[in-house]
Amino acid sequence: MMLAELVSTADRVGATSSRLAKIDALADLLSRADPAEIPAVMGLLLAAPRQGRLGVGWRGISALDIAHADSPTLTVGEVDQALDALATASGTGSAAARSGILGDLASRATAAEWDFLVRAMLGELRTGALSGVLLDAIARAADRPAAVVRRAAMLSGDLGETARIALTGDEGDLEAVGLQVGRPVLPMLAATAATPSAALEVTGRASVEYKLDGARIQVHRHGDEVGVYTRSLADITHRVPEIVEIVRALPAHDVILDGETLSLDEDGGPRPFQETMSRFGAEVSRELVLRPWFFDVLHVDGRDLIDEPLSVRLAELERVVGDWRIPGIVTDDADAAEQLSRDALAAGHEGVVVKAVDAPYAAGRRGKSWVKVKPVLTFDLVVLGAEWGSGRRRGWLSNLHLGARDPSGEFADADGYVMVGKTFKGLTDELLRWQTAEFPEHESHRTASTVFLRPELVVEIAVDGVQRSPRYPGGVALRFARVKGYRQDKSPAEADTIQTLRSLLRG
Ligand SMILES: Nc1ncnc2c1ncn2[C@@H]1O[C@H](COP(=O)(O)OP(=O)(O)OP(=O)(O)O)[C@@H](O)[C@H]1O
Repeated sequence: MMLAELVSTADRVGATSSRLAKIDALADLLSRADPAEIPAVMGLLLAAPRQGRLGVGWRGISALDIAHADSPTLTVGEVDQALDALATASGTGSAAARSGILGDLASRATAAEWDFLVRAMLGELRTGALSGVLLDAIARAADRPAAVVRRAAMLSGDLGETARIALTGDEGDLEAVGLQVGRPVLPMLAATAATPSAALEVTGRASVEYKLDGARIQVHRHGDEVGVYTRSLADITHRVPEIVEIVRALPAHDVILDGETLSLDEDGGPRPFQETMSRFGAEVSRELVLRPWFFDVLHVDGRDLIDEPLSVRLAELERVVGDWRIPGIVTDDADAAEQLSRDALAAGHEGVVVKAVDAPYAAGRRGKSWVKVKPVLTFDLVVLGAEWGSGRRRGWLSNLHLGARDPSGEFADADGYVMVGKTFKGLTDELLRWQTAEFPEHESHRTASTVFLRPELVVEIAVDGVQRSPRYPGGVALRFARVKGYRQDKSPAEADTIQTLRSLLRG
């Protein structure tokens, strides 16, 4: 397939706000692709699989001064190969190899194709909204029920592979996509409630568990082989040898576990989230010992458990992980749930998660079966810009412009971001230094006072609440916002939405 065909479809999808028109255009594109090209087509549309591994930054791209081709000749397959070569270039001479590959692509692409490729390479395509639309497009092109396609995508964690199976596989192949030890699945997510009692009203009888403020981990074990994955399915096995050792000692040959990891201080209290995350970053800043707390089990020794009710999974969890289980109780009593929440907070944890005991494990879904309750409200927002500081902060990028996601396109264009406030509170010198060095890599344009960023960085903000505000386009602003830290485990597509913020407005 020609790249130009894909680019013009992507343009049409970007230009319409009609979900149906998007699905039509994408389904049409997928049905025209050669079976062997489908993963490459999906990879380009989603831009996600290689994102962050390309080693391409805005500076490298804007430094290229190359005349583009007048007419399209590039195929999707050629571009896919070039991006693979970029992702795998490493070691001495890799910078030169990279700019060679980029220069070659830039000269063979037309201006419109290059514009698309740059956005794909920098991860600017709005993949969050697109993946839902693409699921429906795959279902349409393959003439299969959307629910079957969605299940296969969640369990394989791979939309490109799901598209290939749906469009080229035999009858029953999609249904046969199941859990596989060693292949991470998208984690189940939680809705929010104001109090444990309100959460219990939603779930009915529930497992009420401590909510630890660490990092989500999914652990796969097959004999001595152990894999540890983050919330976004990145493989962090080699960074957490102490967790691998613990899992190897568990009484199960094959197992998939879901949990949280965190490190504790000398008194047994939790260390801040940012310290836990420092174990996963490019530079390991400090040697902290992590430990896991498991709260779910998806598979044990040949038996898939995701469709079993939580009560069955918890019994298996108890048997397999013993003391590595997260503290919690099963109850339908509001007082008992409130007491557990007080205990969790007293021990320095974030709150509780209340989980319906009769619910299956809904991979990749934020449903009502899991409900989190945190007394300190926090939102994960996207940094849209930063103002230069004054006084002691002179020379540093400081006051952040914060945006919530708008998947419905009610206040921004579809899956754009709506500004909800600004803050410089909570920024440590270390964060100021980091921002000032990092932000230019994400810059879209600047004025004398402000550097505006492409929506690529997610920051966690604590607030005292939200209030109505005519100043901001979403009609809502943050109250007393302060920075907790950057959420490097989250992509902008996972940021909180303007609809969530508005739902918290009183009256
Ligand atoms: N007992 C628990 N059960 C489930 N998740 C837990 C538990 N303890 C801590 N967590 C963490 O809380 C998160 C649940 O909230 P949610 O699904 O909304 O994810 P999130 O968007 O990362 O939320 P948050 O920023 O509040 O942690 C999980 O992703 C997990 O990392």
